[in-house]
Amino acid sequence: MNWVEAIGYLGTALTIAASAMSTMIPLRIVALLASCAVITYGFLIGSMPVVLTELIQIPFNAIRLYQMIRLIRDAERAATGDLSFDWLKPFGEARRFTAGAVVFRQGEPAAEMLYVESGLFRIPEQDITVRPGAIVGELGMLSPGNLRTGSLVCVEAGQARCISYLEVKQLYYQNPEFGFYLLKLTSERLFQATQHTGRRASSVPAGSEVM
Ligand SMILES: Nc1ncnc2c1ncn2[C@@H]1O[C@@H]2COP(=O)(O)O[C@H]2[C@H]1O
Repeated sequence: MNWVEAIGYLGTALTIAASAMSTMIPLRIVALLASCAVITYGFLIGSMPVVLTELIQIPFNAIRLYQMIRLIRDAERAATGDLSFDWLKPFGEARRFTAGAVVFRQGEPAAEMLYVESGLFRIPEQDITVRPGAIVGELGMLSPGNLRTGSLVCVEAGQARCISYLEVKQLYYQNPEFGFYLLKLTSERLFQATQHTGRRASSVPAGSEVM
């Protein structure tokens, strides 16, 4: 085997390794290295179809790699900061709601979470006002039977970005770091809910039944 063939085999090995990987960032990096090796091989053997195929793939892999790195960086910032979910903006679809609209009801099947971009919403059961920048509807992804743990009502007309649980799960599985931070943020929300229930129970006079 001469050194030109060695470069070709290196490209093959890296391409196979990238196909076998499941985590997005190492996959994209190895795919980029594979493209470099195969392009070099293509030039050395004078095969333009080989060079072109890899040249076209490089921008796709580079853009996806950049998106994933940015997502994780922003997710880390969100988890250590003020529960801001701004980094979810590129995902899902924007939907407008008018004042008085019931977005979803407690006990309904849940399939998406919402990132509030404008307007004002309320969760009547928790007596919580949901403002722009907040995320709501993520607990339905984890609740038994995927049912809503509360209702969401639009108080002032606004817009929310609706992100399907399928999309959230894809991000979760593709990025262990993203999954960890989603878990952390959801836990914080659940702890808040537990504290709220605790406060309500302690404010009920002894002998009363807590619903
Ligand atoms: N303590 C809380 N603080 C903020 N939001 C909450 C709280 N409890 C429930 N929610 C939200 O209310 C939503 C009702 O629908 P989900 O169960 O899908 O997801 C729930 C949470 O997003």
